[in-house]
Amino acid sequence: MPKSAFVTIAGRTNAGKSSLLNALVGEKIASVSNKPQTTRTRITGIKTIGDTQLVFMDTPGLHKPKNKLSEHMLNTVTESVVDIDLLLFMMDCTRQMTPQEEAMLLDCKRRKRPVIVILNKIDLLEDKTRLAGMMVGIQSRFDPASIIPISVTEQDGVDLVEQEVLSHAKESPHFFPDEMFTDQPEKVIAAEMVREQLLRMLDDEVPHGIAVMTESMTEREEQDILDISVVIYCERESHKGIVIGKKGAMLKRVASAARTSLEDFFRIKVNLQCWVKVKEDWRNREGLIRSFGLTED
Ligand SMILES: Nc1nc2c(ncn2[C@@H]2O[C@H](COP(=O)(O)OP(=O)(O)OP(=O)(O)O)[C@@H](O)[C@H]2O)c(=O)[nH]1
Repeated sequence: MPKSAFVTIAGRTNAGKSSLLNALVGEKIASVSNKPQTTRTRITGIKTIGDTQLVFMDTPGLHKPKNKLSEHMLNTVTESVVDIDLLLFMMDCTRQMTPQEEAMLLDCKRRKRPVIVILNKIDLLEDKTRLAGMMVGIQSRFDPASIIPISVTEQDGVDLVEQEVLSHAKESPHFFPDEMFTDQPEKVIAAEMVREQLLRMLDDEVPHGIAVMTESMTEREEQDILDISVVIYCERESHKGIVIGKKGAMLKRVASAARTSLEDFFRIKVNLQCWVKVKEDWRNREGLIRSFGLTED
């Protein structure tokens, strides 16, 4: 009998949610960077193991909303935990719990939603004996189904998360083809790979005001080359200059790193063109947020 489980991954920004999604699915479908709020929308990753299909939804990190885009991102999180089989609640074990984290865990307890608490980044914890105390505290306050300490970067404990999630699957038909690993359109994945490099290479303020859209994506017949053209939208003219860099140096670095990720992902040679444009203050303009595909619906 086929089984499936719908699993939402939520938690504070930068806890490692996208990293865990990629590790669980075994493909790099979600952007990872050390900047908060890397993930802006819900990203679905799918893994079928034997007769069981696991459908994971990565969500934007919990944070204080600062503009209209932030509000949409937090709505995405709230909507994602309404109708799920299981919540993977991702925490950074090196940081204090925030009031938003507490509120979400208490809400799940009150509604009797099954939650697995993941204590990530244990590789950074100097005194590992502290873990036991943390686990006892979380168990007694929030009563989750289980608590699993892991390190995604060291691939330590990710298999335990998978086993635990499998044990929550219920009899049900599969909702996606078994070989599918994401429902993200290829154009969105391509744009996200460029945005990921911008987040990694630029200083804090600039990349958060950036949106990337893929304009075209075509495979050259009989040449095994994928031509991808993306537009990078900045909030200000001065940011455009920073993105392009001296004599185009920054844009070249970004494009070159993004091309490598794209070639790994699509397993074909990629010709990537990046254009930079300005859309003043787009993060506060509903129409633009919508046209960039960053709303909840
Ligand atoms: N040391 C260490 N770093 C980690 C671990 N897991 C993730 N990271 C790093 O933490 C940073 C944030 O990871 P992401 O996966 O982007 O985190 P996120 O929770 O999806 O972040 P948002 O999209 O901002 O909500 C990246 O620099 C990761 O490389 C871990 O187990 N150990």
